Amino acid sequence: MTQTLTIRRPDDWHLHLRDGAMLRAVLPETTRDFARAIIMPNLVPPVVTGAEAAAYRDRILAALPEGAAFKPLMTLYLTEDTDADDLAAAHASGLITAVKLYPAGATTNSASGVQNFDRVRPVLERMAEIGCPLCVHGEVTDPAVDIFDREAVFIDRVLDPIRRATPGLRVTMEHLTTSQGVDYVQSADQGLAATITTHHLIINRNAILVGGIKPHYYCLPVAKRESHRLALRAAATSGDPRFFLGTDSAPHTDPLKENACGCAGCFTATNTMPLLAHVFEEDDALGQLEAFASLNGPAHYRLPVNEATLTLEKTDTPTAFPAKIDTDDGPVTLFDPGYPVHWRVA
Ligand SMILES: NC(=O)N[C@@H](CC(=O)O)C(=O)O
Ligand SMILES: [Zn+2]
Ligand SMILES: [Zn+2]
Repeated sequence: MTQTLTIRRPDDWHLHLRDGAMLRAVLPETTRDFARAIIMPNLVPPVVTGAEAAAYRDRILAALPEGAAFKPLMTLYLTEDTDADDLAAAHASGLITAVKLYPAGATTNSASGVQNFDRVRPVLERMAEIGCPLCVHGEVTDPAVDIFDREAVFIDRVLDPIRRATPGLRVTMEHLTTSQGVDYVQSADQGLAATITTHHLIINRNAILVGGIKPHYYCLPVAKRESHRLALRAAATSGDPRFFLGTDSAPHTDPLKENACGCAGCFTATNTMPLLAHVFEEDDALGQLEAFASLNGPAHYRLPVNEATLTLEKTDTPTAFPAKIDTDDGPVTLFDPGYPVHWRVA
């Protein structure tokens, strides 16, 4: 017997496509199921100016598979030297959808990020004025703060002060990993939302550390203890419009993951929709999957929902996902939930 679920075509509100050979290899994994994605700007060097975003968008469009209907939603990487006029022009022309704040050193390719948050205040004020949303990697980089506490501390030390100082600024907390994050988002009646990744709904920190170190489960913010995963699951499956899907699918080649200093990032573009169907079904919330993956994100970004649809089907045989995607840079291991999944995209 086959069970099916048809939803409006989903969007991915947090995606790493990289560039060059990696871009060409991973882009079809997203365009197969998703209509749009917020494209993260943490290339080396980062996408800082409107001109750089336009050039990157053109490289993405040139790499699109034949016939793919996919719109990359571009972002700028906020630095202490960001030119507010250039940003405003890129936003006004529709070139960019949002601006991304990385605390310097917080994650992969964040060296050019912000060290002194006071120095970006004028740009944030301009963004509030023109209605350009801010996406935030919410972790402090203070070496004295435990890595498992860095999101919660960021909310108190950095994010809440920024939001109070910049009323009207619309913020997306990216890849939420803690119950404190869930509580903070729920405490705001406007201007704050959060993306939640596929993998943070599935793994807790044991996946990384029990029975040997598992580099393919290492990402930032690092997965937390089980109570946090359960809080994320409850938020994602609740239908609350402030929570929506951002896969944070972040490809690194196997040699860079399986390394004495392995890169952070889980690659989930290929199997996200079947995994989400599994997760939502497990929580008796299949009826909320469309809100999480296809409705809440467009509402936050003030964009129309997709007219096209996506059908998921559940079959008796487990779905066979590839273990790895081949790229000309090397293999990229696909996120493995650790259990069989019977859902697939029809
Ligand atoms: N999430 C990750 O672990 N890695 C991302 C960066 C990021 O989103 O923080 C990457 O670019 O590889
Ligand atoms: Zn991040
Ligand atoms: Zn990311």
